[in-house]
Amino acid sequence: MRTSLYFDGCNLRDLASKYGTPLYVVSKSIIKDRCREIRGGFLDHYANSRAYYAGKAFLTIAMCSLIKKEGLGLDVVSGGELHLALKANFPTANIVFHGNNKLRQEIETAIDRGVGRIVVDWEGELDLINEIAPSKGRRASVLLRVTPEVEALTHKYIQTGHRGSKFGIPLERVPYLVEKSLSMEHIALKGLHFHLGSQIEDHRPYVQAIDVVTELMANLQSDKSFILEELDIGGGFGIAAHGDASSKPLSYFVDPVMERLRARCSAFGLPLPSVAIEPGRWIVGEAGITLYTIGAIKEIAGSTTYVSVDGGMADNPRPALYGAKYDAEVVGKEGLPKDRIVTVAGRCCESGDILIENLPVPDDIKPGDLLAVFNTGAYNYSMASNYNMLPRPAVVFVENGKDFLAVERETYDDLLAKQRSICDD
Ligand SMILES: Cc1ncc(COP(=O)(O)O)c(C=O)c1O
Ligand SMILES: N[C@@H](CCCC[NH3+])C(=O)O
Repeated sequence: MRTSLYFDGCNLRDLASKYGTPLYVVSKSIIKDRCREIRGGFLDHYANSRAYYAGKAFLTIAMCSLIKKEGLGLDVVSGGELHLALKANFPTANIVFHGNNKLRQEIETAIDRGVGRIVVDWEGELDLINEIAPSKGRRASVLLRVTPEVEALTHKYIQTGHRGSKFGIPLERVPYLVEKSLSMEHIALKGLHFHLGSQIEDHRPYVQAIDVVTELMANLQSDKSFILEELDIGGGFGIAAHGDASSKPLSYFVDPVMERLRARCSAFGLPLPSVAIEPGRWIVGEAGITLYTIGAIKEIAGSTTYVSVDGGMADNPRPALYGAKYDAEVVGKEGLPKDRIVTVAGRCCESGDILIENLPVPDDIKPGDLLAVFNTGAYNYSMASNYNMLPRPAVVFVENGKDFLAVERETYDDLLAKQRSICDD
């Protein structure tokens, strides 16, 4: 499916002519394959398990509908994501609501609309939920997010499970908060949650976290008589960073976790909880390509050759933020020898707006060529900005040779839509 000219049966040159560039192209077939793998390898395999797609990776109304159709739940992290899910008629019972500082109004909407699980991140949130729930005539089902003190090997900015993380409840506070939750009339405490971070390529930190959490579960059972029904192990499953390396299957991540959980529960005499996962990037990362048109090509003798494209850090801030690596091909020239090493630069007014360093390209690369950057499905569109007043690109879904416009390209007027003049001139 991954050639530089065709993607999910669609000719990339045709897509660029039809929709312009930069353009996010998202393969429905890849997303469906990943969802199928989640159903076959996890949901159908482990009793009572649940899978929530982490919408922060890439969320549009079309994506939400696709996830619904594929039978997954949805992880939202803000009122905005929840609003989108509601607009897409996503079943609210299958939504899990996250956030380290949820706003009162967001919690009100979540409870009012019957969001399935609220993942509590701090004590004050419990009080707020317990106060709001009766006014909505509901009892809120919650999980407590625990910081398991496991440091996963990934970029520092996307680690979340280490001690000192801004996310989650420090381990030593969990027993107190469990007791408090159990005493609250309008709270139904279902279990615990942890999330170690993102783009984690090793399953061992997950297994380590299971050791920590099962010990906690054993203590909670003996000291607080709390029997945990659900354990949500978050997401973070990494994809191949770039190149032709293929990503690890879901089983690589979940099977060792499930095996360890079983062993530890049986050793501690604990009933096996139902387990939930929240993958984002693993579902959508490789399903996305960004198409750019090449413009300026600047060869600096003895230094660098810059190939500039018509997008950059505004549509993909990840290289600038995390030093993320991407791979790309000049569309239609994939068969040619790649004798030139170039740096792909964006067009933002920042020296750090570099998308790819040391990319081998064919010698005859020229302005007007199309560049396809691979694996941009996750955290590109969702993190895009209008820096330098650049309109966000369109998003096109493709499947078996058919294309569907999911998000229109922004116009210059869209960028001004909320602005007001405050002077007479
Ligand atoms: C609570 C939670 N769940 C799931 C995810 C999804 O992460 P990823 O896209 O790496 O799978 C995130 C993001 O890191 C998260 O914060
Ligand atoms: N935005 C990050 C992932 C963060 C995941 C959410 N906690 C990235 O692009 O890799």
